[in-house]
Amino acid sequence: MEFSVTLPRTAEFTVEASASLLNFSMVGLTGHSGAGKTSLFRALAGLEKNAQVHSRFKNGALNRARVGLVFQEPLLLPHLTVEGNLQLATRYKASHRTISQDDDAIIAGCHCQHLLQRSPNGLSGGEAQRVALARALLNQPELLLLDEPLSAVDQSTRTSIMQWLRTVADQGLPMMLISHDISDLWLHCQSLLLMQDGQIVCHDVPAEVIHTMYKQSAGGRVQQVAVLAGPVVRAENSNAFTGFKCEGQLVYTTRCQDSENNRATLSVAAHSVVIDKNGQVPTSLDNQFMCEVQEIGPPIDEEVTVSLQRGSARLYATISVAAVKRLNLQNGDTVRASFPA
Ligand SMILES: Nc1ncnc2c1ncn2[C@@H]1O[C@H](COP(=O)(O)OP(=O)(O)OP(=O)(O)O)[C@@H](O)[C@H]1O
Repeated sequence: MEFSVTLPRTAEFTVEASASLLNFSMVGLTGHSGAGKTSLFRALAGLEKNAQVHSRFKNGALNRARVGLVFQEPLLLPHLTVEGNLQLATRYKASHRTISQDDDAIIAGCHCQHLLQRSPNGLSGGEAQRVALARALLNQPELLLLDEPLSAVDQSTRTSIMQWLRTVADQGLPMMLISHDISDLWLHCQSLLLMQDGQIVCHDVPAEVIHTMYKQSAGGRVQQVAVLAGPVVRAENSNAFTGFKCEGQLVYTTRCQDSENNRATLSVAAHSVVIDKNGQVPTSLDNQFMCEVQEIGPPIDEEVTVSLQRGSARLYATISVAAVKRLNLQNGDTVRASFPA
C-alpha cells in the first residue's frame, strides 16, 4: 500500500503524510497527541472532503468503501440491540469474503457473544468498543484502520483480542493501528510510522521508532518500554514461564509470542526495572540481566531514565535522582537490571 495525503486543518496545521507499506499485516501509527493521526485515518477512509488523497492498494486505488475504520468512540446505533448493530454491518458486507473467520468467530474473537441482546446504552465503554470492532470486521473490509480501538478494554481482555486480531491480520486483512501503548505496538506491529506535526517523520521497525520517539521527547514523560527477544531455550522455573536467550542471558517471560518460530519476547517498562551494582543479593524479581550503563538521562520531576545496553539489546530504567547518587551511577558501569517476567 502507498498513500500520500494532504489535509489542511487550520491556518497553522496541515497533514502532509505519505508512506509506502510493503506486504504488511499490522502497521502501527504513533506520535504525540495532535500530531494528525486521526486526521490521516479519516482522510484515508474518505471522511474528509478537503483531503487530497493519492493511494495504491493491491495494484489499484484504495476502494474507500472497503476501508473499515474503528474509532475510540464506538458510535453504535442506540435504537438497535448489539445484535441489530452487528446485523446491519453484515448487510453491507463485501460480496466475497476478505476475512477467513466466520461471523460467530468474529463475535467470539471480540468477546461479544454475551452482549448480543443488550442495548448499546447499557454497555460499558470497553464493551461498546468491542462491539464496534466486531461490527467493522463483520463488514468484511479490505483494510482496517484502528484508532485506539481497545483503549477502554481491560488489560487481559485486550491482550486476548489483540492476539486474535494479529491472527486475522496475518490471515490476509491488513490493519493500521493507532496506539499510545508502546507495548502493544511493539508486540503486534511489523513496523511503526511516527507522526509529528502532520508528517510521517520515521518508518522503521518498532525498536528504532520507539528509540527515536524517546530521543525526541527528552523533556517529556514518555514511559519507556524496551523489548527483549530471542529463541526459546527451555520452559522451566515455573510452568507459567517461558525461557529465552537474549544476548547470551536467560530471560523469562509469561508469554510466548511467536510459537511458530519458537521465539519469545518480553516487554519491559522502564519503571519496572530495578538496577544495582553488586549483583549478588537475590531479589524477588524473576529476571536478572547484566548490562552496561550507556546514558543517564536528564532529571524530570526528580526521576531519570537510564539507558542500558547489552550487545544489541537495549533496556531502560527510570529511577530517582537520589538512587543515581546512592549507587554512584556512571556511564560505562556494569549493572544488574532486575525486572518481572
Ligand atoms: N475537524 C477539524 N477541524 C479543524 N481542526 C481539526 C479537526 N480535527 C482535528 N483538528 C486539529 O488537527 C490537529 C490534529 O488532530 P488529530 O485528532 O488528527 O491528532 P491525533 O494525532 O489523532 O491526536 P490524539 O492522539 O490526541 O488523538 C489538532 O490540532 C486538531 O485540533
